[in-house]
Amino acid sequence: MRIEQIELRRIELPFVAPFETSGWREEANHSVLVRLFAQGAEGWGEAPVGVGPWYNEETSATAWVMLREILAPLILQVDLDGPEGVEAAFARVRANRMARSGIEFAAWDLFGRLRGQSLTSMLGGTRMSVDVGVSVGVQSSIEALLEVVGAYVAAGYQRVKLKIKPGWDIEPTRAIRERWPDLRLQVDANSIYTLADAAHLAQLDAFNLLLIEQPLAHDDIFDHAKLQPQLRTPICLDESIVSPEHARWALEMGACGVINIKPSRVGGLTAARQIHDMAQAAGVPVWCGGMLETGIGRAANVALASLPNFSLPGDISASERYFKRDIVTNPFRLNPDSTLSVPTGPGSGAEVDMEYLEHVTVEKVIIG
Ligand SMILES: CSCC[C@@H](NC(=O)CCC(=O)O)C(=O)O
Ligand SMILES: [Mg+2]
Repeated sequence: MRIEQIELRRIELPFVAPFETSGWREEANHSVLVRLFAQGAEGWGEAPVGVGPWYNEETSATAWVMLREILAPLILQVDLDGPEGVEAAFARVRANRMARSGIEFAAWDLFGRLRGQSLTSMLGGTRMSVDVGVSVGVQSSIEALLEVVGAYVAAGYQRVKLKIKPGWDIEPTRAIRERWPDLRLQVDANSIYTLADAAHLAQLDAFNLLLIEQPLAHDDIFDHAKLQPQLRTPICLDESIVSPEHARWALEMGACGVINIKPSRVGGLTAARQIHDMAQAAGVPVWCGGMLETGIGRAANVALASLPNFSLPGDISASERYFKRDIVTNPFRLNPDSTLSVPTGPGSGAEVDMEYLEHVTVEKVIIG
């Protein structure tokens, strides 16, 4: 099947509150959205890039150019038998995986809608609902942190992730653990530490954490393998795992005990499923990370998280955690058991709110 036309949109959708990591701050969703048209149907995908190259090398500007100049023209030339064909079509494209994933997600959605098949069933999902948690940014004080976490726990979240950095790590984590002794708790450093901090990080072992996410460099696996034996708590890799090959290296080197799979980080759902399968074969649990996506990217994450080895709660919070109003007419809501329900309609199940999307679109182009 040939894609007949492609619509790209850059959006600006403000968050209900700024989101601060160990190294930068996000105020709004700056994703590039992809809409594919074929045989009277359409599929939507989200490249969840930020405004700066702080999480990975991509930005909304790089993804916009890459999609408009290279990826969209390329995929219009390809005969697709199914969504897995997109990964193969982009095999010679280096990096730029979030941009690539925008088209790849849209192809999965498009084929699902054409076939009348849900994304979860196309991927091999086995769950009707997926365990989720909430990621909490760096706060101005421990009192503020207790208030923010208290509100999320009251809202029903049963797993909390804290962003940490030097000077905001041991004490905030201790405060949350002491206030909620049984809460499922984990931390994410976004690559701010070095091997020299091993003894400092080992203090986190006292707090019965599920995992310590990406303590070392964003493109490192080797030093994480040297750090893991110095910690009792499992290391979880996020930024370091950009492909199935990286996952194999990490698993063979014992660099992590858990993997955070973000389909956008690895170029799409095809690679994400491969990593899921490799980790499952190695007896390593995975969970679905988040990039502050709109309901379009969120639907892809929820479908992926329905696969059997996603055994830890994901960073796939309800839409209202991020946006006052989402760009879909069916935003995800948190179930009382800290889960999101997996859409069962054709494709991703996301229904785009075109009127509001128009309102938050800062740039649009049609290709083909
Ligand atoms: C801009 S922060 C995005 C990357 C970060 N994501 C989260 O912390 C989860 C954000 C979300 O709830 O989508 C991570 O490193 O895991
Ligand atoms: Mg992370």
